[in-house]
Amino acid sequence: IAEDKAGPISPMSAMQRTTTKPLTREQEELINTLVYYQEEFEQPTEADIKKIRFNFDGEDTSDMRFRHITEMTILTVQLIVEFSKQLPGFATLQREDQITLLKACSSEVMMLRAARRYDSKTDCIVFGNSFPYTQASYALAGLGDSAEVLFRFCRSLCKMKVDNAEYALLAAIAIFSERPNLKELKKVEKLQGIYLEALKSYVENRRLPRSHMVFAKLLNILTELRTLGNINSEMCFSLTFKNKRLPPFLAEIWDVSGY
Ligand SMILES: Cc1nc(-c2ccccc2Cl)n(NC(=O)c2ccc3c(c2C)OCCO3)c1C(C)C
Repeated sequence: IAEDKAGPISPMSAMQRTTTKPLTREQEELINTLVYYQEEFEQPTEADIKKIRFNFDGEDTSDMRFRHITEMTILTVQLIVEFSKQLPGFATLQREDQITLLKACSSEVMMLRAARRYDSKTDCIVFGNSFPYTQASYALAGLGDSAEVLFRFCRSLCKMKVDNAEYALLAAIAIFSERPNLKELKKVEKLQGIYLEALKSYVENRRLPRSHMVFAKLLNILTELRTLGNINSEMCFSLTFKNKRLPPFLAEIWDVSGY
């Protein structure tokens, strides 16, 4: 049967016709700024790492491992705070809300950073080019079962080939998230929306041929981060019973009472 010129409008052809909106100039600049500061505050300085460099060649106790992790985490959380302060929009928030956001997001962004530092060849997390952490060495520090969850998270992000821009945008979206007791919730949500839009445009313009549901999978990471952050809080709380004390800086930022 001779089809008319236009031919049938099949759903597929309609789908293919949806053009991808290019990144706007503002979105490109926003992403470049985030990637710049992500690099800027990626690693602690050599001097800082030297201060906590432990020679485990002596006896390698669980407490020494635990202390190394806490020291490295303090340095990394401080870098997360510096990164957050440079995020466009962060300075427009009241000081009180800035603190609320930093306290709540720090453990979540820590997990993202661990995933970024994960090396699939050696199955290790290498924070600050210092001690590579295997699941086993995490267990040695007394973080056993949560280490399994962390390494599973790292491997899944590694498989998704999350790139620098996506890491930086995910961190910004996690930072500008709705949290309890925010004074200017609407303002934070509006900022988050800008970063979400930028991530959506970036993902749609990045992978050709478009791999399936990438934006949805990246949003799913944000949900996972909430869960991981909550397990971290539970872990902090349980440490008090295992007479493993958190340094005051972490006890304060993660609201572990009785520090
Ligand atoms: C000092 C310190 N530093 C960390 C940490 C270390 C590496 C990445 C992220 C975090 Cl938050 N943690 N948290 C974990 O190591 C931790 C806690 C719970 C988790 C988890 C990690 C990495 O991983 C996912 C499941 O739940 C701690 C304390 C609280 C021990």
